[in-house]
Amino acid sequence: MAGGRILAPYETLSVPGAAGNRLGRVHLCRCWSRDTCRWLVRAADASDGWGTDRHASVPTTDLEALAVPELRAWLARETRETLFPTLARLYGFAPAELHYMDLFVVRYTAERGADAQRGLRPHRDRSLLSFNVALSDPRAFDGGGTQIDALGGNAVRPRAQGDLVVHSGKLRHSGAPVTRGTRDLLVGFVGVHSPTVDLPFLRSLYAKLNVQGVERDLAILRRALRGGGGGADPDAGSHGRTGGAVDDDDAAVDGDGGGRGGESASPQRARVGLPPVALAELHMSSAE
Ligand SMILES: O=C(O)CCC(=O)C(=O)O
Ligand SMILES: [Fe+2]
Repeated sequence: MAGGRILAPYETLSVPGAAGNRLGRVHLCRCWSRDTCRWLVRAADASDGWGTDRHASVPTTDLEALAVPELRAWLARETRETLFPTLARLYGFAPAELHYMDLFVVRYTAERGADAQRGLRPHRDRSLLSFNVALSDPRAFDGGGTQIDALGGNAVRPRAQGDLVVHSGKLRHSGAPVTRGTRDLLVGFVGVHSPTVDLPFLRSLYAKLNVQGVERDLAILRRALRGGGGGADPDAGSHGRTGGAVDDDDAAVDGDGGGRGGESASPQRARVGLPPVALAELHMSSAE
């Protein structure tokens, strides 16, 4: 399909110690207009699909984005033409090697309420790559941002509404608490099926457990890429293929619900199904 656009980052942060490993880079890009974000939030607000039970181990107040009829075709096209080509370029994969493990709208708010959530505790996502698009104007809230342990310091906060933040989901991170207002995000968990990725390792418990420590992050990033500078890590090697977790195959996109890959070694499966049609669409490459 014609008309694809690959976004160029306006800022790139590198995890100290990740050396040449591209998974250690966190990128911020301009992505969508303010009007587009407002439209997305309006459509999400009008949906009755909001819940708190889609991610068992690290729950968020969220909504499965592809289940909203008005959003589905548009998101599929943006994914095919912009998001996947951009992620693929930034991390050295082909767009066709990427697939969604989940795509959802999250709402953090400083207000009190039954389902209100101010932030998200530290975790690793199930996905090798994760992104979020800021659907709220940064002036509409205080606090917030994506706090990545290995970067230290402040949370990553994009400049403007509609900006995209991309990082490896295997870097332990949290959603910094919102102290005023509301912060809406579109979050994507993106799996990668590539000969250059060590999927059995990524499915192992070693790569999934919510253990704190930048060394663990670095070891996971090294082992995640075949020949990516990690082959000689004895610690990762001793754990790498033992967890098995064969039943947690991220290839089965319609069956990998449950947590973000936190402490739960047996996420509740098949609760977050993406419709097969959408998957077929999203697997399509832009025929470069
Ligand atoms: O709040 C953020 O910026 C991060 C969200 C996140 O990590 C997640 O939804 O898994
Ligand atoms: Fe996350």
